[in-house]
Amino acid sequence: MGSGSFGTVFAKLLHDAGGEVTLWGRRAEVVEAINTRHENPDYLPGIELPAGVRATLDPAEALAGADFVALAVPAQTLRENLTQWVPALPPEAVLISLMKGVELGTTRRMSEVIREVADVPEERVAVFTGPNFAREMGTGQPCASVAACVDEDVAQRLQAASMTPYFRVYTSTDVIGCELGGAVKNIVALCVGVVVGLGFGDSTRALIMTRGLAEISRLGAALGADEHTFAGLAGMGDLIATCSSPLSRNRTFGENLGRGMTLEQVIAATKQTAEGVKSSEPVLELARKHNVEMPITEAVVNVLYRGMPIKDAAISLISRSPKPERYGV
Ligand SMILES: NC(=O)C1=CN([C@@H]2O[C@H](COP(=O)(O)OP(=O)(O)OC[C@H]3O[C@@H](n4cnc5c(N)ncnc54)[C@H](O)[C@@H]3O)[C@@H](O)[C@H]2O)C=CC1
Ligand SMILES: O=C(CO)COP(=O)(O)O
Repeated sequence: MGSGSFGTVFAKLLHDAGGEVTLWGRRAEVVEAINTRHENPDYLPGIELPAGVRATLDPAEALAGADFVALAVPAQTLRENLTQWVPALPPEAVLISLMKGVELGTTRRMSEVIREVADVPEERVAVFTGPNFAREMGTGQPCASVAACVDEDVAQRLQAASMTPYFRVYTSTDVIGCELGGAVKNIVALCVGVVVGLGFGDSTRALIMTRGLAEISRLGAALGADEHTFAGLAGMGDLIATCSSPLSRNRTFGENLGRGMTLEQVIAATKQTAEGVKSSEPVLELARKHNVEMPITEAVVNVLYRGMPIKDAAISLISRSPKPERYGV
């Protein structure tokens, strides 16, 4: 459900893994291009989609008879979209979140929004997350991800439905950790982008990534995640990919800010979803609720929403009081 970059490539993955897939899209020209040209020219130009991946504008048609319903709309529109789709959801379907965001206003993770809106038990909600750039997956590059569900059997079913010769899937029952890894690395990538845009090198980048992982782990521990998750694909793996790649929309967003563009200019230049921008405030709110310090997230929020000059935010980070490295973890 959602035919942007990731929804489209996930449909291809499920098809390549042997599934029968119908993709819902909201724009007629995208649906038409997928069905006739086997390409999504707006989001994945140049990537050939299998003829078996069919797209439709009708959510009920896409949902009819589905064993798995994968949700790939922007995190902040999920509640509104899913509310409309609930009457057409097959009663036994597993709902999969592909989204890496936290809801503004409620601080809910995507799986929490799904459970609340669709009124389903946690055994029917899974998360699929890892270092997976749509364009790289779309060209069949070797990648891996994590299929997480509190019910190990459901995680294994999703694993079986998404493994291909080029794509490996691991299971996990740590839904909270997997979701936090995916959502918070976007905020760290915004900060890394700023650092790159300012012209700093790999030492500074490694500093932000490593301390970013420390704050993801602190929040995870407070929310009941398994800290081992953050050393895996959904944690460190995705953090490395997103903070290193020019393909990342979040890193690119930060880089444009670091180069001196105004926030309005960067927003206007960003054509795809950079989840960290809107998720930074609810993540910080979540951290405050649980007495967790997240200085990088706080610096990002200060720059994006509180008018703090980048230079002041950088000084606030580097001049924090001296601490042991393991502080708070
Ligand atoms: N692109 C990637 O490489 C990856 C993306 N993700 C996650 O997947 C989720 C979706 O992102 P992408 O597909 O990359 O974004 P995208 O920007 O490429 O596509 C977003 C899609 O949502 C649609 N959309 C926008 N507003 C909408 C609304 N109000 N109602 C319904 N549909 C709406 C757009 O038309 C588009 O089809 C995000 O949470 C992202 O973090 C996860 C892994 C990798
Ligand atoms: O989640 C991603 C890679 O795993 C994609 O990152 P961006 O949303 O920053 O492009």
